[in-house]
Amino acid sequence: MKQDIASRADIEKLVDQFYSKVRIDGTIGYIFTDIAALDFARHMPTMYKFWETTLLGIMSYKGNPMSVHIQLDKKEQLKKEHFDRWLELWTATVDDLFEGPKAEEAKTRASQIRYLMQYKVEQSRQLSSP
Ligand code: HEM
Repeated sequence: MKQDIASRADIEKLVDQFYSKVRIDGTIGYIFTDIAALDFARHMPTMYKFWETTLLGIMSYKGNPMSVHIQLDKKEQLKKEHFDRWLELWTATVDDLFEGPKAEEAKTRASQIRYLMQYKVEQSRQLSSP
């Protein structure tokens, strides 16, 4: 029986496993490793905080993911296929590790944020095009 997401340790496990897939992924990996050239040691704590804030209500994340991805889109256009793949990897990772109401919430929240993000990115692209 799988357990539900209940602690910071669970969040770290989830995010670590998700990123181990993302980094080597054929569709989106290069955006993290080459375009953003992320220092993962610095990025991971931000992601732990984001998900602990979103799922566990521990308000440790302070940031604006929408503006971060709007900026990223200016370096490399974020397409529907990128968002699809991101969500596919997230959903698969959640299902691999956890089961329960919080696990369901992790998937639905990600999907909601994804659509909002895609909308904001596209809107900003249109507004800034000549
Ligand atoms: C096309 C799909 C996506 C790609 C390629 C992508 C890529 C990235 C990259 C490269 C960064 C680091 C930016 C930087 O610090 O320079 C980042 C940050 C982040 N991403 Fe995404 N992302 C995607 C979708 C999502 C979605 C759907 C969510 C949420 C459900 C999300 C949540 C975050 C958060 C919270 C950060 C940290 C923002 C901050 O620094 O405060 N991303 N993403």
